[in-house]
Amino acid sequence: MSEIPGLRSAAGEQQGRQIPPASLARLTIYLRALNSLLAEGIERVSSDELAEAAGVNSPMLRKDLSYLGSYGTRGVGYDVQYLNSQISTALGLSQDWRVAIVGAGNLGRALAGYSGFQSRGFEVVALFDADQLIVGTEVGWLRVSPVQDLATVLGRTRANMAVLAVPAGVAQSLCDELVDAGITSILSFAPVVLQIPDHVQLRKVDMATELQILAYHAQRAQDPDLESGPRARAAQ
Ligand SMILES: NC(=O)c1ccc[n+]([C@@H]2O[C@H](COP(=O)([O-])OP(=O)(O)OC[C@H]3O[C@@H](n4cnc5c(N)ncnc54)[C@H](O)[C@@H]3O)[C@@H](O)[C@H]2O)c1
Repeated sequence: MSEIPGLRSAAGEQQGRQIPPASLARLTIYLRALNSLLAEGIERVSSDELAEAAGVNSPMLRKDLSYLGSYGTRGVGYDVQYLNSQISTALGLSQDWRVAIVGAGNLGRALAGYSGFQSRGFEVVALFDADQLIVGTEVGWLRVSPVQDLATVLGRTRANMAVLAVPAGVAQSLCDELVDAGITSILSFAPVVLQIPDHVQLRKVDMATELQILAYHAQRAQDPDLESGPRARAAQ
């Protein structure tokens, strides 16, 4: 499975520099903060203000933005509109992302009905299911298509990204069908390891894993003995 290794930075194009995954994740947070500033009509923002809005510290923000070749101007800060378009371009959001969701159960329907994707550059253009009782039903303005028509509907709707919200047992074969139909960006919620060719980007969302990591940290925070490990000792 290929993890997204980070994006090639605009400024570092010649050197082939990649934006590290952690910085990449924070860029999406800066983008959300910048969108809020734009909505409020704010044209300039200092690195301190933007860092605070994004919940990070200023040196980290400046380091992240340096991957885009964006250094702001001392005493003037960043041009909100310009920085917004720089980050959007680096994240590939200047192109239209047309998302197909496979699986119109609890998760698929909730995702299809979520209004927040559109404002962030992702339009849900198709929703599929195999269950005859679900096919033909509507979620917002979308009608659920039969999964047998996957390739045809993907072509007609010009979908270029797909979300798998199906049971684990059918995820691989549907993933293969998506790849055969030309989809190269897939987000999977199915709790299973998927095999994909090298040219396909696959991301997995696993809330259970996230909760387990959270539980690990919560347990350490509650137990002073665990907290007096190497990290705590190093700080002494
Ligand atoms: N990653 C996470 O954090 C997370 C959270 C919740 C659920 N999930 C996973 O997401 C998936 C969906 O969860 P859900 O709660 O929506 O389940 P669900 O049972 O409500 O929905 C699954 C849908 O997939 C459809 N389906 C089954 N076979 C299909 C096929 N061959 N082609 C097309 N559609 C098909 C079913 O008819 C059903 O409508 C599951 O694999 C679940 O384990 C992951």
